[in-house]
Amino acid sequence: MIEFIEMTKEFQVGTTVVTALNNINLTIQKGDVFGVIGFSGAGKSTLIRTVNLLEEPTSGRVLVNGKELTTLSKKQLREEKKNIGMIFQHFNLLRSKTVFENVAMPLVISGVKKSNIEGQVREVLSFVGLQDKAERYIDELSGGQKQRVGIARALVTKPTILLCDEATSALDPQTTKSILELLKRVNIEYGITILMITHEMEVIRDICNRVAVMENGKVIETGNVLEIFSAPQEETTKNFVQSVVRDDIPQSVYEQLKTKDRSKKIYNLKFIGIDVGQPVVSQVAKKFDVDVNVLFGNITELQGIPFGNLIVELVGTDKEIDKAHQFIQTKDIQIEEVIADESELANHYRRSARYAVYG
Ligand SMILES: Nc1ncnc2c1ncn2[C@@H]1O[C@H](COP(=O)(O)OP(=O)(O)OP(=O)(O)O)[C@@H](O)[C@H]1O
Repeated sequence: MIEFIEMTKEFQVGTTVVTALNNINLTIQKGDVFGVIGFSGAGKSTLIRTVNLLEEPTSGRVLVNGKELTTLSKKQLREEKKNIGMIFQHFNLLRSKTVFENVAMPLVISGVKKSNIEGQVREVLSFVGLQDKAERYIDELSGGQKQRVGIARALVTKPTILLCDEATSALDPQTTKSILELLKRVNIEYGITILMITHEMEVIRDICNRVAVMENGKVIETGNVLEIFSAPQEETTKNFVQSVVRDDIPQSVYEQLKTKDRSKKIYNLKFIGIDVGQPVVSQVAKKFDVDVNVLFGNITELQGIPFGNLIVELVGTDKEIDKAHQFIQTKDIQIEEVIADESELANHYRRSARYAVYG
């Protein structure tokens, strides 16, 4: 468990003070895969580095498994730090040493007997799938393999907490996926609490159960990943969510609305964790005198739970469409009529422009 309590971190730069973290209150529970997301400069790196005292808080407290590291003696601190593994964006491995030697390093430094080192290193190398690469040098490995070495090195002291500093940012999407799967195994099989910082919402979507969004040194929103994805409150959070789950109304749907055909209504159906899509759509078509056309669908998965939206057009009399609308509501599906007023259109174009900027 990690607790940040009214924690502030300032840097003195010449004559000015930079407030990197401003009164952070956050709790990471044991067993969490907790993601911290924010744009560059939000304070993420500084935050994660206060956990193992790579940065010392200016005020407030950081408790790791109930202990405030700044109050410990050097010896106690060395012991506690074994509890906290860390992996980095650029791996931070020693190129002049082999995979085995890199992974063994934390044990060598803390004075573990040579005879005990061998077994522990082989065990973690096997866990990360590099048992056959022990004698290779770092430069002979791919980026994904290097990060596996980083993970093995972090695990070899049997920590209870793993800090991940943009651990997949230097990797291609396929390798990112395999490293995230490995981290999920670290969490489940070793029961290790993971705190990761990232600027990629895909990472949060794929493995985190909780998330905090940071901006200008503050946590602006935090919660369960499903909650945050389904009902983001802050503009920055909405932007991050939209970067992976686009639930805005496509241009083609707005074009349809311009026809102003009164026998048609367009609805946006939002699904969270229920039998997505087709069964409800076909039930509506069977039960009511309406035609249902699916105009657009975007369903993804969050922690194994279907999540996303479907835009449908209902064609029929007002009365039948109302009945269908009410029926859909009984299915716990969030349903909103899509109306093409001027502000919706303006919003739409603003959002499109924003996506263009984010690529
Ligand atoms: N050692 C330092 N000295 C002075 N200012 C610093 C130092 N480290 C961080 N900062 C400042 O603190 C703020 C937060 O930086 P931080 O690196 O924590 O953000 P970040 O969200 O991790 O960004 P990035 O993703 O670009 O690393 C920034 O304004 C940064 O310039």
